[in-house]
Amino acid sequence: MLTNAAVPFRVEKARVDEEMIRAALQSEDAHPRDIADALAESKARKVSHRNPGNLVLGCDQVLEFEGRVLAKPESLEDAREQLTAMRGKRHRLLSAAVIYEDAEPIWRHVGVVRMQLRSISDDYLEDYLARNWQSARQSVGAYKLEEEGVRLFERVEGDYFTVLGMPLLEILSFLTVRGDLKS
Ligand SMILES: Nc1nc2c(ncn2[C@@H]2O[C@H](COP(=O)(O)OP(=O)(O)OP(=O)(O)O)[C@@H](O)[C@H]2O)c(=O)[nH]1
Repeated sequence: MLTNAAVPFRVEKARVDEEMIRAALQSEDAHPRDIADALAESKARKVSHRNPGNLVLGCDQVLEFEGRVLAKPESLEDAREQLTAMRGKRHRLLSAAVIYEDAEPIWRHVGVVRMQLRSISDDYLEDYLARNWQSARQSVGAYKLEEEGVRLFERVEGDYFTVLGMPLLEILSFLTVRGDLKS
């Protein structure tokens, strides 16, 4: 997404224990928004300590369905189960972004999108997974909106980029206002 926007960046793995952070927050009944924000912040903070003088962007996305935060389906069977449970209903994608500079948080945003799944048939679901599992397995909802996953939806209320994984427009606005990006 940043490459397509001609924004120069390099990727550095944060290597934080996301499962531990997520489990700890879920045990305290944290709100999905706070879970996404905490995960994004943990990555940005860790990488920022190693990169003084740089802006560090940490991101994370969670899927909320009927009050639960779902993790990425591990197998095609998990994806079938998850999409079967969610069809005909609404779920939310929450994409958090946190920017650090010199080990201090200087900006944060959580984008929220409401997704209304069609009541897809078992037949179509099987066809969809057979065609798309290898790609869709990278996504928390087992779909990619920019691919065939769009056919699963009746309505998408919110920002396209937030579905893809980060609140890109808000990130670009912040960097532009600060003068890091020309406009
Ligand atoms: N391309 C695309 N990616 C999507 C879509 N929906 C969700 N995702 C991706 O699904 C991922 C959310 O799953 P996560 O469990 O956070 O996995 P991850 O981001 O691969 O890795 P970590 O967050 O570092 O664990 C995000 O990276 C999103 O970019 C979509 O419609 N299109």
